[in-house]
Formats: sequence, structure tokens, C-alpha cells
Amino acid sequence: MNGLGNKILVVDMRGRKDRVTRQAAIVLNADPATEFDQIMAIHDPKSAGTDAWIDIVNSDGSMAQACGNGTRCVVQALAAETGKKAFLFHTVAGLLEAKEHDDGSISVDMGKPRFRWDQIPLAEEFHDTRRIELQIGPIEAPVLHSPSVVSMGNPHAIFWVENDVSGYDLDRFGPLLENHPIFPERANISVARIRSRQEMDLRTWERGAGLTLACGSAACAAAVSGARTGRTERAVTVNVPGGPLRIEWRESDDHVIMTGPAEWEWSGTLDPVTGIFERNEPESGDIGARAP
Ligand SMILES: N[C@@H](CCC[C@H](N)C(=O)O)C(=O)O
Repeated sequence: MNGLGNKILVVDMRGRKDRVTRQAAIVLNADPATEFDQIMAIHDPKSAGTDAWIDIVNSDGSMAQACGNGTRCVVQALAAETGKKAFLFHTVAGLLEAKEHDDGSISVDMGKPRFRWDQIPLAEEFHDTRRIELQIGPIEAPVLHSPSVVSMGNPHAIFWVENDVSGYDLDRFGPLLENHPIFPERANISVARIRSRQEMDLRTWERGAGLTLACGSAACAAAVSGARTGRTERAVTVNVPGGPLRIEWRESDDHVIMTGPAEWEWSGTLDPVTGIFERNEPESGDIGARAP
């Protein structure tokens, strides 16, 4: 599936006790036919009242705590299978409520952002995470500097820029910043350009996945950071290379709600241990399969 071009493999692990292995992720990502940004592995629920436990695996085989676009894909797959519209998922980061709307768009409650330096986490204490001392490029004329940092369950750094976000060499700076010692668990690195108090453009170098066409949790992180630094309102459109996402940081309960599309592409049979994969014929009726 894809969520605004974020390439997601939704893997049905229900009824099994094992998990998708790191080896399977690496094997799948090495094949252009199955390369992906994230795997969303749907497991049987671990607690009453929830619909599923979700494991999130990046294309380098590392585990992630949040994936906004992938969660929308899971909602669409399960909604197509069950006819249900509303879901409650469990991940390592906690509970996630999500629903499919009548127009096919999907909203995910991404929970509360966390701002404390040790929640993100950062390697050293910063009192104000709206702007931390971090820069890349020549000292006198840094290319990127002073990001806002926030956890949406996973760590994000948002660098505010003045120029077109596509002009920044994230292929080069992304890996350096992702692995900067200030981020002990690495971080997702984004550049954001404000268009108005209701709109911004965003490009993201994802931890464990590299440059992607969309990163839902980064869009939430940017929206929250925009509002927190006085750049934007609490409800914004975030344009990522794959298209727009609607983000609202609700005042009533501090939760961040992300709304956008998901799209089913193809299906197949996967051995989640070895990564051996066989693609199904189109229209097989597997979970998520939709009539064109
Ligand atoms: N594409 C995702 C984020 C996936 C996880 C991230 N790379 C991490 O390791 O934190 C999204 O849509 O949020």
C-alpha cells in the first residue's frame, strides 16, 4: 500500500506467534519489486478492546514507535476486510485511535507530542526544545541550524528554512543528522518552509528509511512545532512530496490528529522469517484489496 507515496508493506501476522524478522525486512527491501519504507505487521490484539497490535519496521530492519502513513494503510486494509470504520490499535508507543471517513480519507489520533529533552530523547539537557543548538555546514554560514525537536512517539527534528524545501540536499545532510550524537536513538530529520499560518511544505529524511515521499509523524511533528514556535495555527495543511496532509493539534486534549489518504497497490504471500515473497495475481481479494 502507500500513504501519499510512503511505501508501506502491510503484513498480516494474525494467528501467528512470531514476528517479521530483520532479515525478512532486509531481503524484501533489497528487491526492487518489494522495496518499502515501512512494514506494518498486524498482530492479534494483546489487550481487550483493541483491534490489533501493530509492529512497525523500517526498511533497514529497525523498529519504530510510530508511523502515521502506515497506520492509515492498516485502517484502509482492515476497513476493506471487515466493513468497520473505527479502530483502536496498540503499538509500543501506546494506543492509537483511527477512523475511515465516508469520503475514504482516514484520520489517526497520533496522541500527545512530547517536548522534554529526555522524552525525545536528546543526549544532553536542553531547557527549550523549540530551538536547540545544532547546525550543519560551515560555522559562519550553516546550511541548516536550530531545529525544533519533538517526540511523536518517535524522535523528530524540524529545521525551519526560507527556501524551497526541494533545494536542500537531504541525501547528504540527512544521514549525518539522523546519526548525530545528540540523538541517542537517531532521529527523523525534516526541513520545513512556512507558506502561511495555515500551510507549510515539508521534506523528510526518515530514520531507518532515508528520503521518503511522505512521513506522517514528521508532518505532525512539524505542525506541532510550527504552532509551538508561533509560526502557524494549530490546524495546518502540511504539503509533503506525495501530497497534502491535514494536521490538527487539538486544544481540548493536546492530541494530534492527522488526516489523509491510503492506497492499496498489490498483494502476495510472504514468509516473514526469510523474506521470501510471491506476488498474487491482481484482484485476489486479500485484505486491503479494493475494486478499482
Ligand atoms: N513514515 C512514517 C515514520 C516511520 C518511522 C520512522 N522512520 C522512525 O524510525 O521513527 C510516518 O508516516 O510517520
